[in-house]
Amino acid sequence: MTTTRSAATYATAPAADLAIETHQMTRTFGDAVAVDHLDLSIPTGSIYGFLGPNGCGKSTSIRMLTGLLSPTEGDIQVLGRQLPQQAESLRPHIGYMTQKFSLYDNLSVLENLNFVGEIYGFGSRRRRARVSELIALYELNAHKKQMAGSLSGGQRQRLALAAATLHYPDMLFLDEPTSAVDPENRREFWEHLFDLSHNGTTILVSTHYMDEAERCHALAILEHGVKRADGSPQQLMQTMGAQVIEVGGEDLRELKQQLLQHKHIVSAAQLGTRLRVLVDNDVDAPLQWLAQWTGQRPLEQVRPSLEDVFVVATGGRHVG
Ligand SMILES: Nc1ncnc2c1ncn2[C@@H]1O[C@H](COP(=O)(O)OP(=O)(O)OP(=O)(O)O)[C@@H](O)[C@H]1O
Repeated sequence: MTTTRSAATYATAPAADLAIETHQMTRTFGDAVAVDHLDLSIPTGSIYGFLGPNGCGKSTSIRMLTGLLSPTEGDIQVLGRQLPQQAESLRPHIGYMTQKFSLYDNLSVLENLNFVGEIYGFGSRRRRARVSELIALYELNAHKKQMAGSLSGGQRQRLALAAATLHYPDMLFLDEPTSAVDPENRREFWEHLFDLSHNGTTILVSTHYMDEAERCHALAILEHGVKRADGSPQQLMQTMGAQVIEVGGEDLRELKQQLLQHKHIVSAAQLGTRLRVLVDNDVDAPLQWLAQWTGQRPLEQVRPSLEDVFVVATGGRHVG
């Protein structure tokens, strides 16, 4: 199967405008390489995504970028600080929302936020004002006396975001922030992220959802700790090394197996009544070429999606 590396480059900002810059960032655990020589250049104020399957190194990368975990090799600069050496001075400037809900289930919304305010050394007046502001902003007013453990998934995410941003961090790390929320709450959550970005906060978000990755200004596709491609979603879709053809008709399961035998077919995946086929760029006229194998079936060349980019970048191994 053909593996094409789509390598749109994104690093156009001068170094001073980069919130994150890494060179060959690597982390091993014993013999296993979790993050493999990762180069990142993330402009200040942007929303940058790590897209990849479970175990591809997203959380390990974030832990190194927050200064919580030391790299085995490589250079890391976050907000102008060298990590892990200057992790202590970085801490007040970053917010971190981990995969697991990290607040106290048996404290109310109000108590949780007050507690976080105390940790950050807010005096009582300033704390009260900031907590009220966040409760209004994240629409938690009706729930402020409710125990965090009894909130819905969407409310918990909003509370976690309020807590992670209480101290006005310049940089926000979100590790799979919406894996427990429905699409509507995810959309609302992202509106809040765009507000934060608009106000200058740089956001790094890890996800395995394509729709979430598509909202990022730019993203890196990770596989086995390696960056397979990076760029804005548009750049990635335009420079993808394959062409997308949808095939209709009967017996698509059988057709899929036949098509996958051809070396120029990167992947074939069924979407309802159509088969979405990725043909590599070595084929000049993909419709005519594919028609040889598909006979009289309707064929249509369509625009690539981010999922197609992901499939091509990872050699088609994650979608069957
Ligand atoms: N403390 C550790 N000790 C040993 N191996 C680890 C450790 N932390 C992570 N790994 C391994 O490193 C690899 C990358 O893990 P990581 O958690 O960064 O992936 P991920 O992309 O965030 O996946 P997930 O979404 O499932 O958390 C995995 O193979 C994982 O088992």
